[in-house]
Amino acid sequence: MEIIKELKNGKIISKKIKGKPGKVKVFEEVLSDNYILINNWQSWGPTKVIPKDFKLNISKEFLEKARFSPNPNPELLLDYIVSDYFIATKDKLYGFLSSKIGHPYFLIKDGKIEGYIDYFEEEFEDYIETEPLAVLNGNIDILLREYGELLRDYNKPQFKDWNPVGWSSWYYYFENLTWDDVLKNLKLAKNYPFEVFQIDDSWQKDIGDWQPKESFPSLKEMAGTIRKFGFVPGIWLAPFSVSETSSIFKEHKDWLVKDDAGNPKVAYQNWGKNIYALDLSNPDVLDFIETLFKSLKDSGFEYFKIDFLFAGAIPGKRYQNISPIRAYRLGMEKIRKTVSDNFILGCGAPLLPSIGYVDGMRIGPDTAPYYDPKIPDNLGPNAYSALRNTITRYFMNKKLWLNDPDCLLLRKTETNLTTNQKKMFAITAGMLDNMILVSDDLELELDDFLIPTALKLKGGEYFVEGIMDKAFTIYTKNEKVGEVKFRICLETEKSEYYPDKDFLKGKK
Ligand SMILES: OC[C@@]12C[C@@H]1[C@H](O)[C@H](O)[C@@H](O)[C@H]2O
Repeated sequence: MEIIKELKNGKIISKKIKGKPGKVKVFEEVLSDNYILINNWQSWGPTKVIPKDFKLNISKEFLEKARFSPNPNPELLLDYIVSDYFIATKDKLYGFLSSKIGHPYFLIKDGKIEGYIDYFEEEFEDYIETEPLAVLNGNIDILLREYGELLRDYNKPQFKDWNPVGWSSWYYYFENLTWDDVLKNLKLAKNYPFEVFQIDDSWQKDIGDWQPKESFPSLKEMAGTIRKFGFVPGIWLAPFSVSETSSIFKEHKDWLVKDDAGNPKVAYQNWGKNIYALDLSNPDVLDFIETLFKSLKDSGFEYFKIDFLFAGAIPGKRYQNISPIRAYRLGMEKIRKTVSDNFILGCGAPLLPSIGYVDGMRIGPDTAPYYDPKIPDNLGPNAYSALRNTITRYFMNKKLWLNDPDCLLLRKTETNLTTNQKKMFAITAGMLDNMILVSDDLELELDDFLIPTALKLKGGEYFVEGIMDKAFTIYTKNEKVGEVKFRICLETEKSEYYPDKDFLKGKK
């Protein structure tokens, strides 16, 4: 039985289901255009325009390492164009409004757009309503903003209005960060308008063993030192991930998501290891998560970058027979409740299932000290694809969470980024009122004039025109700079930034 709610320019459809639905087909329509805007389920995946006959070129070898990072059903990527949560053409947008139990996605098949919701192995004794699907008609630039408003109004997320500015270690030091590097950058960070100082991946004993390695001081001393320098102490961890060499893996295989044979299931490969996933439907695991975040909070940390979150949502056998999405949300709810008054930045996160549990969200792949439009979109690092997602997912900002476009890399050495590429990134992130984090050795010479440039552009209204075109036009209006327009072509790296007195003219 279909439930339909009429909108002025479309409708919202859902239906009642029960039993063991598995993958439910909920929508089908002939694809009426040659170009589509597709979206990936998680932070690092692309939101981008492709021709309808685009070949994703996903190889079995890539999936062997990435596993569930690109999709909870990665095998689909070998045969279809897949778009998670929403898909669009220049005058239509099809967007699911939630992913609370099922995983909603679209396939392009035989010239049609087909909408599905995967409920995996979960069984429903009583009728449930399916994740609602909005079908909207109009100009895609306006429709994206409208879709963001529908997502906000349906999910009603609460998140902090603190829009952080700060420093993060990863994109210069990577896993080689030492405590001396931390102390050196803390002293230098006082010359910048940073509020948060975040230690990234490097400090921990192992993935799953969240105590400091020998060369780092205690958590209490780490956080206390950062606080002593006047910054909000931030820390990175991958709370749902367990490496094959960790003590958790040795002592608590019962805490892990299993395959059909009852063995721990590899969620992805990274750090040169197999990484497994915590079963968040298991009450003992939720107790572990609570204890972990309570100890980090009690040590003095107040900003948590929680990463590789997709691991918590991989399909597999769990303690309770619930969908991986429902299990994931149990884990996110636990973290949110444990550190409710602190800032949570989601990363490597399934987007719709995370709504309401994070304050900030990484909305693109890792940036990098290179910018290359020709590198294939395989969720890997690239300043080009990080900037592209910053624009194509702009509509989520301050509706679902604060968009984190990833860090500004401003060093003049040890980088292939040109000043123009850094400028495009900084101006775009500022105009779209995104989080602004810098990741450099602050002892190096930086194009740091771009920090005040980005901060001056923050805080206003904004709009992006030309989402389906080769060049984007970003409009911003705030008290500091008035009305400005930034026309940017990512492929040619041509951009024009000028005052524009027609700001919002003719815009809804
Ligand atoms: O491991 C730290 C690291 C690489 C992994 C992830 O790609 C995340 O998006 C980055 O910002 C880093 O935190």
